[in-house]
Amino acid sequence: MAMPSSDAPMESAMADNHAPLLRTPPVSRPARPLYHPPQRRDEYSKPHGRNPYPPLQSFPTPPPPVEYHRSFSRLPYNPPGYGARSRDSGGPANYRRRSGSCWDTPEPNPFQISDQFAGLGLPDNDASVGGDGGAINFEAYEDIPVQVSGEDVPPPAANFAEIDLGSALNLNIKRCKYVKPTPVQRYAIPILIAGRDLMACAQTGSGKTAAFCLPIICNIMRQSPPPQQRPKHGACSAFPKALILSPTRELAIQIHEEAKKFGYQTGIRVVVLYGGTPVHLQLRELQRGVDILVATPGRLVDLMDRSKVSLNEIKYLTLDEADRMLDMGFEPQIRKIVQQMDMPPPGRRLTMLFSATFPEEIQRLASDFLLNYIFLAIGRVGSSTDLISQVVEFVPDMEKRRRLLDILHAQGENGVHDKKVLTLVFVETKRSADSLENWLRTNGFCATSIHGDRTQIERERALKSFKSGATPIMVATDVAARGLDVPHVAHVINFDLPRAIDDYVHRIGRTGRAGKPGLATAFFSDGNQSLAKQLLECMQEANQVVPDWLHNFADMPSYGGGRNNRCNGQGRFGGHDYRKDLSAGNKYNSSYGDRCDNNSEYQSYGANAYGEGCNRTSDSHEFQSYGSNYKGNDGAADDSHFQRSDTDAYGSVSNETGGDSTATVENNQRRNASDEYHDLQSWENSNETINETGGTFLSYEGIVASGWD
Ligand SMILES: Nc1ncnc2c1ncn2[C@@H]1O[C@H](COP(=O)(O)OP(=O)(O)OP(=O)(O)O)[C@@H](O)[C@H]1O
Repeated sequence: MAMPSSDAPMESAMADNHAPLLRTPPVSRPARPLYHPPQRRDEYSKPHGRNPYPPLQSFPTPPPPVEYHRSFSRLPYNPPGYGARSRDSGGPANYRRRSGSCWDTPEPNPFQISDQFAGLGLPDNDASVGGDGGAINFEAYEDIPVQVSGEDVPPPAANFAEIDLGSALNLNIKRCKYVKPTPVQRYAIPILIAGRDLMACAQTGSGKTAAFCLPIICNIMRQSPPPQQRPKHGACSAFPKALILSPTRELAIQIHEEAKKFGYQTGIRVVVLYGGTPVHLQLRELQRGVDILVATPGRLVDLMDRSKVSLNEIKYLTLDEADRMLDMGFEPQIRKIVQQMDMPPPGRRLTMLFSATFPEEIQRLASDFLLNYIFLAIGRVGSSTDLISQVVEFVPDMEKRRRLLDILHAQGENGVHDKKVLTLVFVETKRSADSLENWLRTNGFCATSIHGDRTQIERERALKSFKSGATPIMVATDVAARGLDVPHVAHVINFDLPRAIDDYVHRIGRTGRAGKPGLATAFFSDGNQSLAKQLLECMQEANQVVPDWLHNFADMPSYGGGRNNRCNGQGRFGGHDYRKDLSAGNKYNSSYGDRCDNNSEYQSYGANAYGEGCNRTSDSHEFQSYGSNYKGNDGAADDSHFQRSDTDAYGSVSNETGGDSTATVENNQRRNASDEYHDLQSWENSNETINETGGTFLSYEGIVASGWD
């Protein structure tokens, strides 16, 4: 007879001790949540019909309603529209589901403004110095000319209610304190909601971001149920519905912030990708699901090459600052993203291009991406807004610093209208930016700088410090010229003028935003003669006082044109619909305009802006002659003229994760030339600049530092 082992009683005793535990069904780890595209989320939300939970009195005390967990246990976040419904019925709309059964942190409220203007003493509603206060001076837009062309153009909306964006979006619009749509929003949103491709040109600071974000979010929320079978995606982990491309990291961050506001509590997830930051953090965000992807081209191409992002499900494509995105250097990257990967072709996606400037040549390139599009021009295209007082002073290069000090001292203590102001100073090179920042600090001014040689953390810190008013002077290269919306910038100083007038328009557009007044001062020196005519026209168009000496410069024989001379005979800076020239019958004319008959308005553009002797032929000739036979007065090679002013920004197509580097050589050639040509500070700076690139192509690190990835 087998004796029980001596261990047996012990086992039995242990079993007894743990009996209650063993009888409890094992708690299985919740399944990892799957990401479902927005159009499928209805399948998960429908059975519930409504949110069964009572209103929450206060956040953040998340109730743990078991049913709610189960309902959405397969979703990484609330489905689009769910947030709105749950709020309507009082549910926990600002909580998102993450994996398993845990409550995610509440969806951060993007309306909580972190940057306080503590140091400025500016009342929020002080329009006189550029305070936003949420109120926009719409009178400033009343007489604005509008040009719309294309077939069957949907009519503009008078107000947001007319557009019917849905309750969630309307609430967010209210939270943004937008009372009325701006002109570009009135026209663009109905066009995009109607599913038409759009090329839109509207003045700086006129609300283009909302003009593309709102319809994208609205359309995603309205999307009809998908086909039964999802396509096979291989190893890709993210399948955004919408892609918004931006030329700079800071602009991408800003668009991301704005899109999050518009999409708050709609369940739409917005993710941003840009270079200069660890890629794994961005990958983690992607894995949590993405509906709208905001990206700079370099980082996006890198992640696409690594199969981390698929564009297969893109339904909405936006190029913000589209002329820049399709400009020299960027075009190959954009073509790769839009045409050579897995993005659906035009017709199966909605494409929208936005900028304040749209040269005709760029329009031609852009039309490859569009199908039967509508062209929209708000304001005198490519011109600055009349809200910006433009002052141009003749200041020899060696005098610039002294003059800058005079201006800063004058506005220093009392600011403008007895208020301190934010001042943005543009220079041409990164070295100049560093050097001027240091010099300002030495002279007792609180200044920071932003340019492509600073690390991304430094750049973001500088911008934040500037926005908050802690550092009220920021010296910048053209990396800050486009798109950045800092409401309290009251003064833009072009310490170095750019070589292209459209860059000037974008730079001064950092002030005078959203209907508020602003001041732009430019230091004009002998080296800027080639810009004189365009600058004069730009100022005249905006009803500015033009000094006599600028007329004299403008009348001087030209250096042979260049990319700053974009007169095309059909409207300044190529901002008219170039298809009109191709169509003798004017079939693209639409029949309405805002306070203007479309045709007559269009004609009046000609009266105001067509340069004498400047016709389409000469324009295309000019365009082709960029970089040809030009010698600046410093003897720089003709490439220097070809080069854009934002030298720190070119060569941006690669990034630290080993992304694509197409076009860098070409860009670097331009960059070197530009650095050499465009050092306006002093011998000291000139030497620094030349040393910077050593007369050879940029290093990989230089490209990484560029900031255009
Ligand atoms: N309907 C509106 N009512 C009030 N403010 C608005 C409205 N639309 C936009 N704004 C505000 O106007 C400012 C400028 O908007 P935004 O940055 O979109 O301009 P933009 O046209 O893209 O400028 P840029 O050409 O410089 O990129 C922002 O602060 C934005 O919040």
